[in-house]
Amino acid sequence: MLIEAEGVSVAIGGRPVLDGESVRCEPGTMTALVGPSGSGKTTLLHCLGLLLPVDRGRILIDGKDVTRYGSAARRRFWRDHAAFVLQDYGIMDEESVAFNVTMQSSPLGKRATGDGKRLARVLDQTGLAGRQDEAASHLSGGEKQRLALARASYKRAAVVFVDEPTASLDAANRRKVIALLAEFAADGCTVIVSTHDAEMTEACGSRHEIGTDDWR
Ligand SMILES: Nc1ncnc2c1ncn2[C@@H]1O[C@H](COP(=O)(O)OP(=O)(O)OP(=O)(O)O)[C@@H](O)[C@H]1O
Repeated sequence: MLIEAEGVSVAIGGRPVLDGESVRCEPGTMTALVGPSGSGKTTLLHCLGLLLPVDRGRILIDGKDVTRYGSAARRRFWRDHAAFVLQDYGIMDEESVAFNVTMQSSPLGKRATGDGKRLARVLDQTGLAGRQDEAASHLSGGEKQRLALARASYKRAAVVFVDEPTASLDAANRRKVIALLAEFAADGCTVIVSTHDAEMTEACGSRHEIGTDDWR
């Protein structure tokens, strides 16, 4: 899925945060949103994921203007096409690891029955093999982040939105996360990453610096 922002401006609490940002995120590519702390990387990521409305400009999905999508259409996009690995990871602590991985891939209102083989594969990919029956509350911060990545992988989402995936990880885990996101992109996924990390940025095929027209 091609995800684009065109001249997007956003003010929060009356203060301009984004001013005319344009970025094009291609399928099969990792796009890094980069810039100093507070520059608006997370805000732009949220706008591209239809989590935050824009004041000016447009958001396009496969060339279609979705800027004014209502809540039902946005929910459909999130359910059918998107996965999010955001700062709070969206983990349900009291549920098991397996439930957290499969929950967004089951029909609304139904408990996941799941595909055991695929579950085992994504847990293995994210270093959580054998832990499917543990409560998610037992996991560390870094493990919860990997759980959120396992969920995105299990869902085989067309677009994955990732906020600071390598912050607070050690070098070995940072490399694993980068490799996993690269694998998503190699499978044709549109991977959009807000990041400070030079290694993460280096791995991205495309890079957009907030506050400039610089993207390649
Ligand atoms: N809910 C909010 N209420 C008030 N201000 C906000 C809110 N969300 C973001 N901001 C402000 O918008 C600006 C951009 O924030 P954002 O989180 O997008 O930056 P960032 O580039 O992702 O920063 P960091 O690298 O530190 O995570 C900041 O100045 C922040 O204080």
